[in-house]
Amino acid sequence: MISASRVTKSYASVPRPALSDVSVEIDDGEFAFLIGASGSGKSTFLRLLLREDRLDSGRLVVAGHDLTRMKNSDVPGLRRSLGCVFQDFRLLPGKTVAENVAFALQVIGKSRRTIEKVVPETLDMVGLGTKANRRPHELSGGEQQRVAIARAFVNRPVLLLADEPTGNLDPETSEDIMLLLDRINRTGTTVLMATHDHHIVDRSRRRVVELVDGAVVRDDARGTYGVDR
Ligand SMILES: Nc1ncnc2c1ncn2[C@@H]1O[C@H](COP(=O)(O)OP(=O)(O)OP(=O)(O)O)[C@@H](O)[C@H]1O
Repeated sequence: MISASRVTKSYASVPRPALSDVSVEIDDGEFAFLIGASGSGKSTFLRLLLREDRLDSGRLVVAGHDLTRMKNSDVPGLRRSLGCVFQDFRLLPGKTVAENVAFALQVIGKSRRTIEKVVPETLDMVGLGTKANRRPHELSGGEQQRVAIARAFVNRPVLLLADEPTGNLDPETSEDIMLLLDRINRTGTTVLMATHDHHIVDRSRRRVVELVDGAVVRDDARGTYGVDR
C-alpha cells in the first residue's frame, strides 16, 4: 500500500532535511503507528503521501500511484484512494454533520442517490446517526472527530492517514476514536496514524515506525512507544 524507498525531503528555510533516506513498506490492510518527537518529520511524511508536497529524491508509491513522477492531473485520482483525519478535525462550520460528510462525495461527483444512501450508513457506523442535523459547534471534540472520520471513510478509501487524531481529546474519548479506527482497519482499509499518544500505542501493540530527526530509527511489528527493555 505504501512503498517508500530512500525518501528525502528538505525545506528551503531549514538546513537539515525534514526526512532523510526514509524507507518503509506498509502492506495492504496493515495498521501502523508513526511516532517521534515534535519536528521528527511525521507530518512531512503524511504530506508527501497525500502529494501535498513533493519528495526531493527516493521513490514513493502509494496505493499503486507512483508519486515520484506523478503529474498534477493525476493527483485527484490519488486523493480519491485516500482518506485523512487531522488533530483539529477541519470540519466546515456552516454545514451540518451530514452535509460535511456528503461534501466529500459531492466533490468527487457521486450521485445524489448514492450520497443519500451512504452518508446515513456511515454516520451510523461512527455512532452519530442521531446527530446528522447538528452543526460542528454543537458537538463534543470526540463527536467532531467522529464526523471527520466519517467524512474520510465515506468513500471507502484503501488507505486512511491520521495525523494526531487524538491530540485534542481526553484519554477516554481517544480510546473510543482508536476503537473506531480499528474497526475501519478491520474492513480492509490500511491505516497509518501519526501520534504522540503513548497510552494508545502501548495498549494497541501494533506496528510502530519511529522517526528521529527525519530518519527511521525503529520499525517494530508489535511495538510500544518507548523501547522495550
Ligand atoms: N512548510 C515547512 N517549511 C519549512 N520547514 C518545515 C515545514 N514543515 C515542516 N518543516 C520542518 O520540517 C521538520 C519536520 O516537521 P514535521 O512537521 O514533519 O514534524 P512532526 O514530526 O510532524 O512534528 P509534530 O509532531 O510537532 O507535528 C521540522 O524541522 C519542521 O520545522
